[in-house]
Amino acid sequence: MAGYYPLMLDLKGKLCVVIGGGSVAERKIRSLLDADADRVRAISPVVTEGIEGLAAGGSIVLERREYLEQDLNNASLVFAATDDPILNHSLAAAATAVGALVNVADDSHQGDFVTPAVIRRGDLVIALTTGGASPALASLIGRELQVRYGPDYAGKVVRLRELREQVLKRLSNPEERRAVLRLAAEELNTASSAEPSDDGDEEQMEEWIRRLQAAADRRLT
Ligand SMILES: C[C@@]1(CC(=O)O)c2cc3[nH]c(cc4nc(cc5[nH]c(cc(n2)[C@H]1CCC(=O)O)[C@@](C)(CC(=O)O)[C@@H]5CCC(=O)O)C(CC(=O)O)=C4CCC(=O)O)c(CCC(=O)O)c3CC(=O)O
Ligand SMILES: NC(=O)C1=CN([C@@H]2O[C@H](COP(=O)(O)OP(=O)(O)OC[C@H]3O[C@@H](n4cnc5c(N)ncnc54)[C@H](O)[C@@H]3O)[C@@H](O)[C@H]2O)C=CC1
Repeated sequence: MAGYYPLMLDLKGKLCVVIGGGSVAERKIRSLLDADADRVRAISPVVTEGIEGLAAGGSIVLERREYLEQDLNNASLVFAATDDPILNHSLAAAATAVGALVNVADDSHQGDFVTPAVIRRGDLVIALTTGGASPALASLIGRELQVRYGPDYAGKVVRLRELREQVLKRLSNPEERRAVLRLAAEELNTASSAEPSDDGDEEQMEEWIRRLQAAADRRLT
């Protein structure tokens, strides 16, 4: 067991190399693309139809052959996802030697990181792990969170971002700012939130800020 440090990586411009082409490799590739990774390279003599499609569509670069040592040059992230445990093991060492972080599909202890179950709602990203204790439980809890935090959360987060930009510009008292932003988050986090529905409608935004300020003043006094 490792005490994993969770973080959210921006993968734009970073080379991600996936060795292997089975269903596990495909899942890792799809999760990279979901995160807008724009330099994904897969290496495997045999690949799933899904991986083939992603390569044909230009989303990834596919090398249909066995792994070669130079494949890891310049990589930031490496995924060892072959069905050959000895190769996966040596990939962990090779990745470390070139300064890349590595995920080892068949033995997480050999790698630097594990991949979490992920729920995406626009800018809201929820990632969770059991640290390898039970991938099935991670998946199950992920499904529960998908129900609790439905697709409407993408829009809610957009509105909160717009509100926050305005509030940071206009309210100079940090205590009031924090109270307003917390109240707005509380409001939108309820199922039947009455947030402004019309994106970019200035009057509605004004009205919302006024209402939040009044509620914040009541809370602060
Ligand atoms: C350690 C880790 C390393 C890593 O891959 O980073 C790892 C390792 C292994 N998984 C195995 C099996 C399964 N993996 C899944 C599913 C997922 N596995 C994922 C992550 C991880 N899997 C990392 C930590 C996970 C954590 O604990 O939090 C998820 C969350 C994310 C993703 O991969 O995208 C994704 C769910 C995505 C979603 O649904 O949202 C299912 C469920 C299913 O298929 O229905 C099963 C079958 C049921 C079961 O075994 O529980 C095996 C045994 C293989 C064998 O039997 O030989 C190993 C190898 C080992 O244990 O050493
Ligand atoms: N981490 C996870 O979530 C899970 C991990 N696993 C483990 O992950 C591994 C892979 O599982 P699957 O994708 O189901 O296997 P698979 O048998 O479907 O695919 C293996 C892939 O490895 C490729 N490969 C083999 N030798 C290679 C080489 N020298 N160079 C490049 N590619 C090579 C093959 O071409 C094939 O595409 C297994 O060891 C399995 O135990 C299994 C389930 C879940």
